[in-house]
Amino acid sequence: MSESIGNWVKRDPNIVPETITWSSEKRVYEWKSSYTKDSAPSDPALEKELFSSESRINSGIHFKSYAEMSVSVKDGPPGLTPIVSFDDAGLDSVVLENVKRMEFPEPTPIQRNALPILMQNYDLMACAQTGSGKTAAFLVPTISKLVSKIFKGQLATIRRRPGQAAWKATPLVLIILPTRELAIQIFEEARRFTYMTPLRPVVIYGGAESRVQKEQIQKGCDILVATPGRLKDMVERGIVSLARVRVAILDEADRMLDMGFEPQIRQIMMSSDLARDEGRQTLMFSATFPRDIQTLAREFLKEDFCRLRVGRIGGTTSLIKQNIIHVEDYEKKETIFNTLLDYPPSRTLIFVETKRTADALDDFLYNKKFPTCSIHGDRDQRERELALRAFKEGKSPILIATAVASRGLDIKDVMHVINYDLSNDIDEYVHRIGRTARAGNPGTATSFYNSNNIPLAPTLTKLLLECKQEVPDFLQSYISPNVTFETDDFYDEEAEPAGYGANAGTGDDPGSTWGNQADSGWGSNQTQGPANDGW
Ligand SMILES: Nc1ncnc2c1ncn2[C@@H]1O[C@H](COP(=O)(O)OP(=O)(O)OP(=O)(O)O)[C@@H](O)[C@H]1O
Repeated sequence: MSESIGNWVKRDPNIVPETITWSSEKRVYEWKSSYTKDSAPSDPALEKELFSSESRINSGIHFKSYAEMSVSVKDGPPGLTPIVSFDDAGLDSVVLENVKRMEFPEPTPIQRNALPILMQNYDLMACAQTGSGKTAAFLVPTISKLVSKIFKGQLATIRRRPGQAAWKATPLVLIILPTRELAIQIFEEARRFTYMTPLRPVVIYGGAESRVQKEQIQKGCDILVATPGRLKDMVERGIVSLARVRVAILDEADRMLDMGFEPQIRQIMMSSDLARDEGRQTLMFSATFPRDIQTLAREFLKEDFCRLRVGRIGGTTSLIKQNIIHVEDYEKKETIFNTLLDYPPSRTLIFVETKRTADALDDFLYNKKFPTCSIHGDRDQRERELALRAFKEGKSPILIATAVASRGLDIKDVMHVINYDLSNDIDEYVHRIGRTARAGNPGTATSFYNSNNIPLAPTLTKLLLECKQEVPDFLQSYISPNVTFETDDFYDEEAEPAGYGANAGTGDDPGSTWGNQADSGWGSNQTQGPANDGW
């Protein structure tokens, strides 16, 4: 009997090694105090690991289409001129060199506009489509500004002296994210842009050994990438002080501030420990921004914060071919089996609603000889890291996931996203399908729709029309005769309340995943904060 099915190749059996190197232990450029900007040596092995084209997404054939998106900037610097090339952005030459190593052909619209805004120290709330380069939009200017100051002797990085007992790390940049996987990914990106600079990035997240993360922090921590629970823990244990933070960044800010995380974020952002002088910059980025969350977010920003929007808030990219097919629950297994065989084997991400379904579907497909693995919040962190690595490395090119993987993950060559269970939250749908078609590459999203998804039908139909996608027969009745594709802007207090999509993701919707709490990274030793709902 064949070990594989269709054209799929059998799963690599070596996905579970004896020991695991935590992602937080990955090597960063080690700057020595004797180095200067001109004398710092390169590290060829690290450079290869960080910048080789296998390790990152190459921009795709549709990259130029980003330029067609409408851009709106409110309350930004007077006379703002978007950059045309990274060379115009006034970046420190070492950071610019790292951008060049990434082989970005040109800045994306969010980068064109965010770079000059952030170089001028504005607080910012920014929204742009999935996969359009928001991470570099906040990391590059932030790292460049600090590196320039350090090279000019205007700012110091503080390190623990050998044998020094009472020492707290004092990061200059704090980046908070809703999930462990996302924190690891942003750390990876920070490793790239800080290459050959004195800034040392560190990542901390729940589920992995605190001791290992503490050791990394104690080697020096200038950029701290963290999930909220582990951050609070490290601050409370006196390992980290936020007193020197110059730039605080909330990525996936809407998720961070939704019902599950608001208290923790409020506690961190409002804590007396966090530097609150006028010099601190606060940035929020996401592809979606429900209006009630925008209102909340304002509390953390300076009064004159800038709003930057590319395309419609909550919109998606037309680079994704969206198929919606009618599948009753009892037909789903047969349909997924056939769907996987209908497409050429390629990296495929399958979203399900519950951990139970994730396990059951993984067993079903694995027994049918498909090369699957799965990730959800009941898996321990070791299993989660191994599953994601096996998927990224192609050892297990079909990954079954709960919403823990819906946001932000940037994985090369994900050609197909399948919503085995559709979420009834349009923002969640946008984030999930956004795992494909990144950086101008094409991709397909197939969603199994049935009567359980009626609450999603109106917004989904409108999204399909907006992206010029085929509307299936069973959704035709949801096409409004007066449909308009208004560009939803950031909420303006004086403007009309709630329009299209305004309620998306508020948790009001009974089927919404927003009522759940994402995997905060609250370690198992946490006694405070949201119970991990098991994402
Ligand atoms: N200017 C650029 N040119 C080419 N590729 C780019 C550019 N900027 C970023 N990228 C690449 O595009 C991919 C997507 O970027 P990123 O992960 O920042 O997207 P995002 O907007 O944060 O998406 P999401 O909302 O899903 O988190 C990354 O692999 C990144 O390296």
